[in-house]
Amino acid sequence: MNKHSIKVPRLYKVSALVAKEVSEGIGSIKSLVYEHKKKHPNIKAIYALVATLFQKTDEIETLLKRSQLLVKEPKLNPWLAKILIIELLWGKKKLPGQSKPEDTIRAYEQIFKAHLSDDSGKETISKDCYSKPRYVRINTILSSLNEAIETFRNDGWTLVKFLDKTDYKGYLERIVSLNNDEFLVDIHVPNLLVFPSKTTFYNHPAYKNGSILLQDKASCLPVHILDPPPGSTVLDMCAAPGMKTTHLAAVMNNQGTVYAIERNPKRFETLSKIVETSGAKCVKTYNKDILDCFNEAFPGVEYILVDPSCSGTGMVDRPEDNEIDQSRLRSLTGFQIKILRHALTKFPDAKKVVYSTCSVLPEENEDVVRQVLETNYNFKLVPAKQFVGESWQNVGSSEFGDIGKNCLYAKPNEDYTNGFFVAVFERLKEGEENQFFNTKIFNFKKHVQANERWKEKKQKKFDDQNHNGKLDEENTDSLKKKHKYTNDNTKTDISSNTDVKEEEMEGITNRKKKKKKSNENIQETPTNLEEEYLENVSKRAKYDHEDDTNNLKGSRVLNNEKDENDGYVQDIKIEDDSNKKKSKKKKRSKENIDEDNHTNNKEEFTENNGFEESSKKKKRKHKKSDEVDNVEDVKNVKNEIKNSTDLIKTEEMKEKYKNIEELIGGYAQEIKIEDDNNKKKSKKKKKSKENIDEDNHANKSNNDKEEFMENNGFEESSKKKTRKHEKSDEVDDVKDVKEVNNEIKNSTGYIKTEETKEKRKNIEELLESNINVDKKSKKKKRKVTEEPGEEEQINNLEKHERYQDDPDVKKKKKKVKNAHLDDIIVDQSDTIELVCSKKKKKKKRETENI
Ligand SMILES: C[S@@+](CC[C@H](N)C(=O)[O-])C[C@H]1O[C@@H](n2cnc3c(N)ncnc32)[C@H](O)[C@@H]1O
Repeated sequence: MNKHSIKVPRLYKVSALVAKEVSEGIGSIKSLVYEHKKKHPNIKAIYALVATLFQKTDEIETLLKRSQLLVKEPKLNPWLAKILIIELLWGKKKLPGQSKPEDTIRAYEQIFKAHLSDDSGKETISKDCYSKPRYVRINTILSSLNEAIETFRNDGWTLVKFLDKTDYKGYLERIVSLNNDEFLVDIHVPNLLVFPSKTTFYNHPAYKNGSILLQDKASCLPVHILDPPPGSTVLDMCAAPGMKTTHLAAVMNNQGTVYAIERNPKRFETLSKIVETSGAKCVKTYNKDILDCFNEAFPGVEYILVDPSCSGTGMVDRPEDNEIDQSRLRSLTGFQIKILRHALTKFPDAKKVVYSTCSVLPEENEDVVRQVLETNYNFKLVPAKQFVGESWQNVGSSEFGDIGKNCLYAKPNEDYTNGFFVAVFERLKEGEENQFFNTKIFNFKKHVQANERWKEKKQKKFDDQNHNGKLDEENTDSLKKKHKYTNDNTKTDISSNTDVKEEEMEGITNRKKKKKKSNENIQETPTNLEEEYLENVSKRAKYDHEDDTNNLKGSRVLNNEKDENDGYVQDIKIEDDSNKKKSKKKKRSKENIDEDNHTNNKEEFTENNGFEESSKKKKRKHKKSDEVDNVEDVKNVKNEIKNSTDLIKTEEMKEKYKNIEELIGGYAQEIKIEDDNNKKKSKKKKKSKENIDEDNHANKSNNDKEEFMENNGFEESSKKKTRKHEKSDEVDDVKDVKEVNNEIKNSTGYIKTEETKEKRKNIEELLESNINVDKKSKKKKRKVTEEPGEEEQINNLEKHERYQDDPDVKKKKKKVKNAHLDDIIVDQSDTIELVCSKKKKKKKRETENI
């Protein structure tokens, strides 16, 4: 059984809740134990656990601090952790359960015991849990490093000189051994001083006048790494409270422009104050949502800092009950991906972008970088280490391969800073490429996009119809359902997850309103497509997550240890899962055709796209035109792929086709093939006419054969010159069959009515009678056949798919497949014409005779 599915015993959960409420002053242990009696009846055991916890508060706090349990295990609920430690170290049961939190706490047993038996007392701080030093950044706009050092010396501090920038280890040791009156200059970040921990400067005049800022070293890394030169144009996407904004201004010598954007009005006030105090004149602050900011209003941006809201799990002093649940994490990562994509796609002059978080969770870091890089063809990830020196130790997780290697981490226990993450992107120069770009996902995006456009059109149509009062009661009801679905669908957008903070929610709602308003006017640019893709992927992630949580098990989740309910949904998983689902549906759809030809394929398709099934049959007429539009979209996607320069006409291409076909449930494919055949036929008709003029004595059978072969991609043979038979009959015959085909094509679904069923049956009969003729003609054909190109072969195989349900064709296909690939090249539509032509001629002759 999956460990992650084993639940923490309720006894511990309720005890943790009671302890938390006691700590918040909600009530006494006794009253709260009784209040929560319904949740767990064993009040005696709960009381004992909570009471022991409060008796042992000092020990527990020391253990947590020394073991760094909550830093290393950021997902652990702090109160539950404390209760479990109590049970493990002082309880009778000794924590026998198998749930993940219990496993985690048990894994620390020896560490806890070692710390408890440590005689050196609470004041001793081992290197393992060394408190981070006090970092002071000199605001070089108002002061200078030398001035600041002089000031501190005058205050009685002693400067320790540590000059070897390559000796990071020696530097860290020196920090640990700083005396209470010593300070030194940091070896990585210029103008940063390091003081012993617990030093306070809040009342220092230099702090009050803005000459120094109390900023953690890790938080200085992003700007140090972005390093915009004086005079440049910089965008600080998430600016408040403004530590990095003012750092930017300082690094730029207060020359150039820093656009500092902050959405939250209160935080914007703080930002404005800090910027003002710092004397950063080159900063322009905006109380805006960054996702509403584009190149037009912020032209010439060359450097971008993306420092979005995050879980804060890297903050050493974070509040202990700052628990990150999965839905919050999902909404954060959704937002982080969106904002990073915005930076990389909306500012054409941007040449360097730094993404940073104070989170230690790979979901918010390496995985965000991965997802963004997979669909970006303008930027590459560059090794962040080069900007801080090779002696820097901590990089991203090896689980993410080269992405991990190129990213940078600061870690509390090793770098004596807050936990922090930095990734650096640079615009691709000519001939360079983003090695993490993933064509499969990029192409998948196009499908999602077509799908979304179709849904939007449907929604618009519904709105229009509703607005015009055209709907009768019945339709209104069923469409209401759909409408409801679409609204729910919007709700499930990752960015609008219920757990998004209020201020984030506000921004999202405003954006959505605006987006809805301007939706119809928006021209589709590549960047819009990118954004759309992100939204669509998010939606799909959510559909899949909600529809079929169990499927997560089979997904390619990078962190294998993750709980399936973690909701850590990957793009690729979405693709896999939806493929699986679609092919299942496709299969079902085919079965349904056999069972009941009135079952509408379109319905299946609609269902596949998330619309409710009920009462659709009544409204088929409303759907038909949309459906055709959608088919057009999918056709376009396929054509785009076909025409794209990276088209590889081999297995990869087949794979692409397969993916899309599976995704669309094979529906659009049918129409596309028919369409292709029609194109061919009109070509053929044209050629036939030309030939009639050329040579009225050409031989018909030879001509048919040649025509057929030409249309199937064979080289024009010299036999064309010796054509002898008459063409006019053939033209008529072709026309007849074409009409039948066209009628089928024009019928708004595939085999939807008895009529079309009948037509198909006729064609099948014709096909059947053709098989014998075909066998003969094939023998002849083989003699003059040249092996077709791979693309042609695939095309022809595709054509075959159209008749895959026909038993005779199946039989035939199997037979010829085994023989030789040449044999597969049989275009059924052409052979139908051949048979029609013969039959008609025969009939004509008979009539004449009569
Ligand atoms: C991690 S903090 C930034 C810290 C800041 N860079 C600094 O160093 O002082 C993230 C900030 O982004 C803001 N924010 C979140 N979403 C935003 C959006 N869509 N547009 C602009 N600001 C946003 C939050 O209100 C928050 O103040």
